[in-house]
Amino acid sequence: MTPGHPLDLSVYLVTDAGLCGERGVADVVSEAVAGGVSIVQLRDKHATSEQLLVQLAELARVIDGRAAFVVNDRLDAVLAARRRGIRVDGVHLGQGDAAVLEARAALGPDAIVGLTANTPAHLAAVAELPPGTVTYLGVGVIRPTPTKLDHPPALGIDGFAEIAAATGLPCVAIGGVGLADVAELRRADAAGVAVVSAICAAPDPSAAAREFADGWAAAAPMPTGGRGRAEPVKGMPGVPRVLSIAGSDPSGGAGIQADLKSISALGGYGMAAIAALTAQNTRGVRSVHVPPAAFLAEQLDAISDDIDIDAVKIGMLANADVIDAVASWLRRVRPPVVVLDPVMVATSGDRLLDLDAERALRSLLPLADLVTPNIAELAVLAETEPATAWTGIVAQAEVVSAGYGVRVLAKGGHLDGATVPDALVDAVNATIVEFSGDRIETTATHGTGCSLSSAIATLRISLGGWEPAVDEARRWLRESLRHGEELHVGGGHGPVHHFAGLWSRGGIATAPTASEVEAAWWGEIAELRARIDSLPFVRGLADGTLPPDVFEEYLAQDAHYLRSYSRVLAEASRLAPEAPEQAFWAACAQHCLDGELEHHHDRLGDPGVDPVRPNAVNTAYLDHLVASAARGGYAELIAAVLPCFWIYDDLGRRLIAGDLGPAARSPEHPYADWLAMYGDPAFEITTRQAIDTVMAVASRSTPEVRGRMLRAFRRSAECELAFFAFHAAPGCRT
Ligand SMILES: Nc1ncnc2c1ncn2[C@@H]1O[C@H](COP(=O)(O)OP(=O)(O)OP(=O)(O)O)[C@@H](O)[C@H]1O
Ligand SMILES: Cc1ncc(CO)c(N)n1
Ligand SMILES: [Mg+2]
Repeated sequence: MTPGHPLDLSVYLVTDAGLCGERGVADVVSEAVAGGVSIVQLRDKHATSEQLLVQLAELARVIDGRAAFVVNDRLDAVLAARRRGIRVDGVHLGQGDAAVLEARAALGPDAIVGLTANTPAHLAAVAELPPGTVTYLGVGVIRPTPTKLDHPPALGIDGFAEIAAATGLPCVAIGGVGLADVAELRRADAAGVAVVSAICAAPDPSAAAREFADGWAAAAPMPTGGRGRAEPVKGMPGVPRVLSIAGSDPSGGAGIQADLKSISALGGYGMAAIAALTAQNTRGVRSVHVPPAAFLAEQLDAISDDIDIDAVKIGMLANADVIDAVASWLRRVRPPVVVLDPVMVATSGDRLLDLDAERALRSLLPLADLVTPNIAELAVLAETEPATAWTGIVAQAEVVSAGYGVRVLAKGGHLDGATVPDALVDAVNATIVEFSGDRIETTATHGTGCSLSSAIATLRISLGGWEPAVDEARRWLRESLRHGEELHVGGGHGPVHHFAGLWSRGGIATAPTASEVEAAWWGEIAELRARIDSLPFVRGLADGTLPPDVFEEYLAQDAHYLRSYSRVLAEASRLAPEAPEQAFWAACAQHCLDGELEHHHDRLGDPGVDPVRPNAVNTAYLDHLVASAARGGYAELIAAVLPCFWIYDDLGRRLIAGDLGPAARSPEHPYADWLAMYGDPAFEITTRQAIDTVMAVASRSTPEVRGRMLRAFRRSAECELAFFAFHAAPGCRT
């Protein structure tokens, strides 16, 4: 948790090394945080102090400020970690663990101290504590759970609601909470849901976490100002009014445009006086136009004559006249916070400042509270050559800080190591605070410097100190860097995604990737698949005991199905927007007739005309497919046809591999041809292509269309189950 940042308990991950398995806890946590976990609790009952410290360092590094981080039970480990500069936000204590008063005293007022409480007696004891001792309560278990064997009797959601109503503290529901409980728990006033196995044991922890985060967001109370709405924090200043004096970047990633986005993303009111116009994009700067300095002075006066300005961020000032105009306005108006980003060279390498302007810029330094040069700019200010090692950079920052009496944030973004350090250097007070993090692999670095400096200016007002402001600005920028490429802006260095965190937390989810949709959909029909596996029909197929008459009735129904299914695939081909997809579905339609249907005829004899009356399940399935095309068009139709590929391919391959019984591996198996057809690698390739085609469409679709696609997909999977089930038991004849 960062100072001044409200604690988000919504999706609370408790780690379990056993369930994380060979992937390791750090990998699972990293993915889970990427998926939307808001707080992580390291729970390891067996680690020694030394092992715990190693784990804390590793987890703090992968969490990277994106989620709050607490440790179960071990106050000693939290204290040891903090002494080494490892970012751990607090502890979670059980009723039997060290006293909460001791933890609060040791960790200070800003730390998180969580407490397990699940009886009226516990609540009464908590009520006796001084206010501010306990940050939240962990209340459970909700349902019986195997991940904590010694748990108390399950409370159920009603029991949870009773406890939550009886305390003023935020309550996290813990113990056996499933995705299906999230909405109801949120309505029961839960501050969050704690999850162990549903994320740690998930094949894709990121997708699992996203499901919980989406489920939580979707259950948000209506915005009527009622319960659960964030109240303004008492004692917090109002919305910071932040002015950017900088150049325009029409491509929106740097300069004024980046400043306004950053200020807004961090909760400020943004204003902008345009000091220069550039013609640039993500690849480079083409030209610069500088309006008369007198006109900039008019803009500045118009603002300060009317508006109380809390903070100013200064960016690209193109020449000495412009710099002088800004200097004289600053001397007159004296805004409380001035952050100067001494823009001289863009990320693209283009110079943005003429030479005598560099000299004039020095005259601005004493008027600033913080200056944020990159490596090249720092060397210009220090009047020396750019340093190549981090220690040299910090030394130059000390020279500049001492020489001009200004704080310097030296930025290591242009170093080429695996980590990117920054240092806040204050020679006047003789302090150096270093910040570090792993380099984020991305091309989206356009405007990082502009975004960082305006974020710091805004946060300096709301958080009240330079160190927390830099810390929080960096955390936000790193999240924005991670998501920049999702914006698909330009072919050069694209912009960062200024609103990545805000949109995903506010429920305006960024689009899921194709593989995330795939994992989610496959998971969505997991239960249906398990039921198919245990059907007498499928078990009889596996061990070869399925009576031939039952199998042949199934084939006759399936032959009828395939004739219509082929037409449905042809309809998908007709509706396909691009030629490759058109060709793919057409090929599938054809294969249905000359591959699968041929097989059926080989066994049953080609009847020439279709003699079979479709059973009710068959009719319902085909009606659903036709209706999907008619109602939802291409997207919904291809989602509806997918289970017929996916479920058969999966089943065929597992049968052939002997996963459902060894008999299916035998060439003597009575239905070996059928098994070979669906276990065939060629069918696997076709199925993969079908999945990829559908997932590409789903991930590009709006959430609304994606939702309809999923429903069509699920309905087809249900029909597949029913189709097999119809032929399950003797006596169930058409
Ligand atoms: N790939 C990256 N991964 C993590 N952090 C980065 C990365 N690139 C830049 N940063 C961070 O972005 C901030 C800006 O750093 P940088 O040194 O790139 O500034 P700059 O050159 O002034 O940027 P600009 O080109 O926008 O003017 C720093 O906090 C730096 O650590
Ligand atoms: C207008 C403007 N200011 C600053 C930068 C630094 O990246 C840029 N590229 N453009
Ligand atoms: Mg810069």
